[in-house]
Amino acid sequence: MLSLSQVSKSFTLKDGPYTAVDQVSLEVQAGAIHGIIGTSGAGKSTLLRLINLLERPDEGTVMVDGQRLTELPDKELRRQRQRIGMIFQHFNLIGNATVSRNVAISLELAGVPRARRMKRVEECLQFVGLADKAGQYPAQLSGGQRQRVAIARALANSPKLLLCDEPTSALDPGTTADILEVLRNINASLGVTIVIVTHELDVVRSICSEVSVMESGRIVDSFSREEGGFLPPGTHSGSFRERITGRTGASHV
Ligand SMILES: Nc1ncnc2c1ncn2[C@@H]1O[C@H](COP(=O)(O)OP(=O)(O)OP(=O)(O)O)[C@@H](O)[C@H]1O
Repeated sequence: MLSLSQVSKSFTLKDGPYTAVDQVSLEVQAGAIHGIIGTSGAGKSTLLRLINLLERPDEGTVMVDGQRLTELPDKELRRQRQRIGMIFQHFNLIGNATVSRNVAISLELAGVPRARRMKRVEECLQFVGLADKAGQYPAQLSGGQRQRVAIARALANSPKLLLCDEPTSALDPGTTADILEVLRNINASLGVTIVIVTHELDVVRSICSEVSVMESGRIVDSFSREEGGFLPPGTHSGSFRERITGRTGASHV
Protein backbone atom coordinates (compact mmCIF):
# COMPACT_ATOMS: atom_id res chain seq x y z
CA MET A 1 0.00 0.00 0.00
CA LEU A 2 2.76 2.39 1.01
CA SER A 3 6.40 2.24 0.09
CA LEU A 4 9.05 4.82 0.91
CA SER A 5 12.46 4.33 -0.60
CA GLN A 6 15.51 6.25 0.63
CA VAL A 7 13.48 9.35 1.41
CA SER A 8 15.30 12.39 2.82
CA LYS A 9 14.27 15.92 3.78
CA SER A 10 16.47 18.76 5.02
CA PHE A 11 15.51 22.23 6.22
CA THR A 12 17.66 25.32 6.06
CA LEU A 13 18.12 26.65 9.58
CA LYS A 14 20.08 29.73 10.76
CA ASP A 15 23.21 27.67 11.40
CA GLY A 16 23.01 25.60 8.20
CA PRO A 17 21.08 22.66 6.74
CA TYR A 18 19.32 20.27 9.13
CA THR A 19 18.35 16.76 8.00
CA ALA A 20 14.96 16.01 9.59
CA VAL A 21 14.43 12.74 7.67
CA ASP A 22 17.50 10.83 6.62
CA GLN A 23 17.28 8.12 3.92
CA VAL A 24 14.20 6.42 5.32
CA SER A 25 12.79 3.32 3.65
CA LEU A 26 9.49 1.93 4.88
CA GLU A 27 6.90 -0.60 3.68
CA VAL A 28 3.35 -0.59 5.03
CA GLN A 29 1.05 -3.38 3.86
CA ALA A 30 -2.61 -2.77 3.05
CA GLY A 31 -4.77 -3.17 6.15
CA ALA A 32 -2.02 -2.34 8.67
CA ILE A 33 -2.17 0.18 11.49
CA HIS A 34 1.44 1.33 11.46
CA GLY A 35 2.73 3.38 14.40
CA ILE A 36 5.68 5.75 14.14
CA ILE A 37 7.07 6.51 17.57
CA GLY A 38 10.11 8.39 18.82
CA THR A 39 11.25 11.27 20.95
CA SER A 40 10.45 14.90 20.18
CA GLY A 41 12.30 16.17 17.13
CA ALA A 42 13.03 12.67 15.78
CA GLY A 43 11.39 13.59 12.46
CA LYS A 44 8.07 11.71 12.84
CA SER A 45 5.73 14.48 11.67
CA THR A 46 8.03 15.38 8.79
CA LEU A 47 8.08 11.73 7.69
CA LEU A 48 4.27 11.63 7.78
CA ARG A 49 4.04 14.81 5.69
CA LEU A 50 6.44 13.28 3.16
CA ILE A 51 3.96 10.43 2.59
CA ASN A 52 1.33 12.70 1.02
CA LEU A 53 3.93 15.15 -0.24
CA LEU A 54 2.79 18.00 2.01
CA GLU A 55 6.58 18.14 2.25
CA ARG A 56 8.44 17.40 -0.97
CA PRO A 57 11.31 14.96 -0.37
CA ASP A 58 14.76 16.14 -1.43
CA GLU A 59 15.55 12.58 -2.44
CA GLY A 60 13.86 9.22 -2.66
CA THR A 61 10.52 7.90 -3.90
CA VAL A 62 7.08 7.68 -2.32
CA MET A 63 4.63 5.09 -3.65
CA VAL A 64 1.03 4.90 -2.46
CA ASP A 65 -1.28 2.21 -3.78
CA GLY A 66 0.88 1.58 -6.83
CA GLN A 67 1.28 5.28 -7.74
CA ARG A 68 4.73 6.85 -7.60
CA LEU A 69 3.62 10.17 -6.06
CA THR A 70 7.07 11.72 -6.34
CA GLU A 71 6.85 11.54 -10.15
CA LEU A 72 3.32 12.81 -10.69
CA PRO A 73 2.56 16.21 -12.21
CA ASP A 74 0.80 18.60 -9.77
CA LYS A 75 -2.72 18.07 -11.09
CA GLU A 76 -2.51 14.29 -10.89
CA LEU A 77 -0.86 14.55 -7.46
CA ARG A 78 -3.81 16.61 -6.19
CA ARG A 79 -6.17 13.90 -7.46
CA GLN A 80 -4.23 11.08 -5.83
CA ARG A 81 -3.97 13.04 -2.58
CA GLN A 82 -7.74 13.03 -2.29
CA ARG A 83 -7.44 9.31 -1.58
CA ILE A 84 -5.10 9.99 1.35
CA GLY A 85 -6.87 11.35 4.44
CA MET A 86 -5.06 13.20 7.19
CA ILE A 87 -5.90 14.23 10.74
CA PHE A 88 -3.91 16.43 13.12
CA GLN A 89 -3.32 16.96 16.83
CA HIS A 90 -5.24 20.26 16.86
CA PHE A 91 -7.97 19.10 14.44
CA ASN A 92 -7.45 22.01 11.95
CA LEU A 93 -11.17 22.64 11.48
CA ILE A 94 -12.54 25.83 9.95
CA GLY A 95 -13.93 27.77 12.90
CA ASN A 96 -16.56 29.81 11.07
CA ALA A 97 -17.95 26.83 9.13
CA THR A 98 -20.50 24.36 10.48
CA VAL A 99 -19.63 20.74 11.14
CA SER A 100 -21.28 19.61 7.91
CA ARG A 101 -19.54 22.31 5.87
CA ASN A 102 -16.19 21.32 7.35
CA VAL A 103 -16.79 17.81 6.05
CA ALA A 104 -18.24 18.99 2.73
CA ILE A 105 -15.27 21.15 1.79
CA SER A 106 -13.01 18.25 0.83
CA LEU A 107 -15.82 16.96 -1.40
CA GLU A 108 -16.30 20.39 -3.00
CA LEU A 109 -12.60 20.52 -3.77
CA ALA A 110 -12.89 17.08 -5.37
CA GLY A 111 -15.75 18.35 -7.57
CA VAL A 112 -18.44 16.10 -6.10
CA PRO A 113 -21.92 17.34 -7.09
CA ARG A 114 -24.07 18.87 -4.35
CA ALA A 115 -26.64 16.09 -3.87
CA ARG A 116 -23.96 13.39 -3.57
CA ARG A 117 -21.96 15.69 -1.31
CA MET A 118 -24.82 16.11 1.14
CA LYS A 119 -25.45 12.38 1.23
CA ARG A 120 -21.77 11.63 1.81
CA VAL A 121 -21.48 14.26 4.58
CA GLU A 122 -24.40 12.63 6.36
CA GLU A 123 -22.86 9.15 5.99
CA CYS A 124 -19.51 10.30 7.34
CA LEU A 125 -21.02 12.16 10.30
CA GLN A 126 -23.11 9.11 11.09
CA PHE A 127 -20.00 6.92 10.96
CA VAL A 128 -18.28 9.04 13.62
CA GLY A 129 -21.46 9.38 15.71
CA LEU A 130 -22.05 13.09 15.13
CA ALA A 131 -25.07 13.17 12.83
CA ASP A 132 -26.90 15.34 15.39
CA LYS A 133 -24.13 18.00 15.38
CA ALA A 134 -24.22 18.81 11.66
CA GLY A 135 -25.38 22.41 12.15
CA GLN A 136 -23.08 23.29 15.06
CA TYR A 137 -19.74 25.13 14.92
CA PRO A 138 -16.41 23.66 16.10
CA ALA A 139 -16.30 25.99 19.15
CA GLN A 140 -19.51 24.38 20.41
CA LEU A 141 -17.92 20.91 20.46
CA SER A 142 -15.60 19.06 22.85
CA GLY A 143 -12.06 18.13 21.77
CA GLY A 144 -13.09 14.55 21.08
CA GLN A 145 -16.05 15.69 19.01
CA ARG A 146 -13.82 18.06 17.01
CA GLN A 147 -11.45 15.20 16.25
CA ARG A 148 -14.44 13.13 15.11
CA VAL A 149 -15.39 15.94 12.70
CA ALA A 150 -11.81 15.96 11.41
CA ILE A 151 -12.03 12.19 10.95
CA ALA A 152 -15.33 12.53 9.08
CA ARG A 153 -13.71 15.14 6.82
CA ALA A 154 -10.74 12.83 6.21
CA LEU A 155 -13.10 9.96 5.31
CA ALA A 156 -15.30 11.99 2.95
CA ASN A 157 -13.35 11.12 -0.21
CA SER A 158 -13.15 7.42 0.74
CA PRO A 159 -9.39 7.32 1.34
CA LYS A 160 -7.41 4.10 1.16
CA LEU A 161 -4.80 5.52 3.51
CA LEU A 162 -5.30 7.67 6.62
CA LEU A 163 -2.37 9.63 8.06
CA CYS A 164 -2.74 10.60 11.73
CA ASP A 165 -0.37 13.15 13.30
CA GLU A 166 -0.58 12.86 17.11
CA PRO A 167 -4.37 12.45 16.85
CA THR A 168 -4.97 12.00 20.59
CA SER A 169 -2.22 14.16 22.10
CA ALA A 170 -4.63 17.02 22.88
CA LEU A 171 -7.25 14.70 24.43
CA ASP A 172 -7.85 13.23 27.90
CA PRO A 173 -7.46 9.45 28.40
CA GLY A 174 -11.17 8.61 28.10
CA THR A 175 -11.58 10.62 24.91
CA THR A 176 -8.34 9.13 23.58
CA ALA A 177 -9.81 5.64 23.98
CA ASP A 178 -12.96 6.71 22.09
CA ILE A 179 -10.98 8.17 19.18
CA LEU A 180 -8.74 5.09 19.01
CA GLU A 181 -11.91 2.98 18.81
CA VAL A 182 -13.10 5.10 15.85
CA LEU A 183 -9.72 4.60 14.12
CA ARG A 184 -9.81 0.85 14.80
CA ASN A 185 -13.30 0.72 13.31
CA ILE A 186 -12.19 2.64 10.19
CA ASN A 187 -9.41 0.11 9.72
CA ALA A 188 -11.50 -2.98 10.41
CA SER A 189 -14.79 -2.10 8.73
CA LEU A 190 -13.68 0.20 5.90
CA GLY A 191 -10.33 -1.49 5.25
CA VAL A 192 -8.41 1.79 5.46
CA THR A 193 -4.66 1.45 6.07
CA ILE A 194 -3.55 3.79 8.87
CA VAL A 195 -0.19 5.40 9.66
CA ILE A 196 -0.16 7.06 13.06
CA VAL A 197 2.57 9.30 14.47
CA THR A 198 2.55 9.47 18.23
CA HIS A 199 4.77 9.86 21.26
CA GLU A 200 2.18 7.99 23.36
CA LEU A 201 3.20 4.38 23.97
CA ASP A 202 -0.33 3.43 25.01
CA VAL A 203 -1.66 4.50 21.60
CA VAL A 204 0.79 2.11 19.95
CA ARG A 205 0.08 -0.71 22.42
CA SER A 206 -3.63 -0.23 21.97
CA ILE A 207 -4.15 -0.14 18.19
CA CYS A 208 -1.00 -0.60 16.12
CA SER A 209 -0.24 -3.83 14.28
CA GLU A 210 3.34 -2.76 13.55
CA VAL A 211 5.75 -0.10 14.73
CA SER A 212 8.69 1.93 13.44
CA VAL A 213 10.91 3.69 15.97
CA MET A 214 12.47 6.96 14.77
CA GLU A 215 15.58 8.61 16.10
CA SER A 216 17.49 11.52 14.58
CA GLY A 217 15.63 11.28 11.26
CA ARG A 218 16.14 7.54 10.82
CA ILE A 219 14.09 4.42 11.48
CA VAL A 220 16.22 2.59 14.03
CA ASP A 221 13.91 -0.31 14.90
CA SER A 222 10.73 -1.95 13.62
CA PHE A 223 8.57 -4.78 14.92
CA SER A 224 5.03 -6.10 14.74
CA ARG A 225 2.30 -7.34 17.07
CA GLU A 226 2.43 -10.71 15.26
CA GLU A 227 5.89 -11.34 16.70
CA GLY A 228 4.33 -11.97 20.14
CA GLY A 229 1.84 -9.28 21.13
CA PHE A 230 2.15 -5.88 22.77
CA LEU A 231 1.99 -5.04 26.46
CA PRO A 232 -1.21 -3.67 28.02
CA PRO A 233 -1.21 0.07 28.84
CA GLY A 234 1.01 1.04 31.76
CA THR A 235 4.51 2.04 32.72
CA HIS A 236 7.42 -0.06 31.55
CA SER A 237 11.09 0.74 31.14
CA GLY A 238 13.75 0.22 28.51
CA SER A 239 13.91 0.92 24.80
CA PHE A 240 10.74 1.70 22.82
CA ARG A 241 10.67 -1.97 21.77
CA GLU A 242 10.91 -3.17 25.39
CA ARG A 243 8.28 -0.72 26.56
CA ILE A 244 5.83 -1.79 23.82
CA THR A 245 6.49 -5.53 23.53
CA GLY A 246 8.10 -6.40 26.87
CA ARG A 247 10.90 -8.04 24.89
CA THR A 248 14.38 -7.04 23.92
CA GLY A 249 15.53 -7.75 20.41
CA ALA A 250 17.97 -6.79 17.75
CA SER A 251 16.99 -3.95 15.53
CA HIS A 252 15.58 -5.17 12.22
CA VAL A 253 17.09 -2.22 10.43
N1 LIG B 1 9.29 23.48 8.10
C1 LIG B 1 10.36 23.33 8.86
N2 LIG B 1 11.37 24.23 8.84
C2 LIG B 1 12.48 24.05 9.59
N3 LIG B 1 12.68 23.02 10.43
C3 LIG B 1 11.71 22.11 10.51
C4 LIG B 1 10.50 22.21 9.74
N4 LIG B 1 9.72 21.12 10.04
C5 LIG B 1 10.42 20.40 10.95
N5 LIG B 1 11.60 20.98 11.24
C6 LIG B 1 12.62 20.46 12.18
O1 LIG B 1 12.84 19.11 11.89
C7 LIG B 1 12.99 18.36 13.10
C8 LIG B 1 12.01 17.22 13.13
O2 LIG B 1 10.70 17.77 13.32
P1 LIG B 1 9.40 16.86 13.40
O3 LIG B 1 8.25 17.76 13.72
O4 LIG B 1 9.31 16.03 12.18
O5 LIG B 1 9.74 15.92 14.64
P2 LIG B 1 8.79 15.04 15.52
O6 LIG B 1 9.49 13.77 15.76
O7 LIG B 1 7.43 14.97 14.90
O8 LIG B 1 8.75 15.87 16.86
P3 LIG B 1 7.52 16.29 17.79
O9 LIG B 1 7.05 15.01 18.43
O10 LIG B 1 8.13 17.24 18.77
O11 LIG B 1 6.50 16.91 16.89
C9 LIG B 1 12.82 19.36 14.24
O12 LIG B 1 14.08 19.73 14.71
C10 LIG B 1 12.10 20.52 13.60
O13 LIG B 1 12.41 21.72 14.22
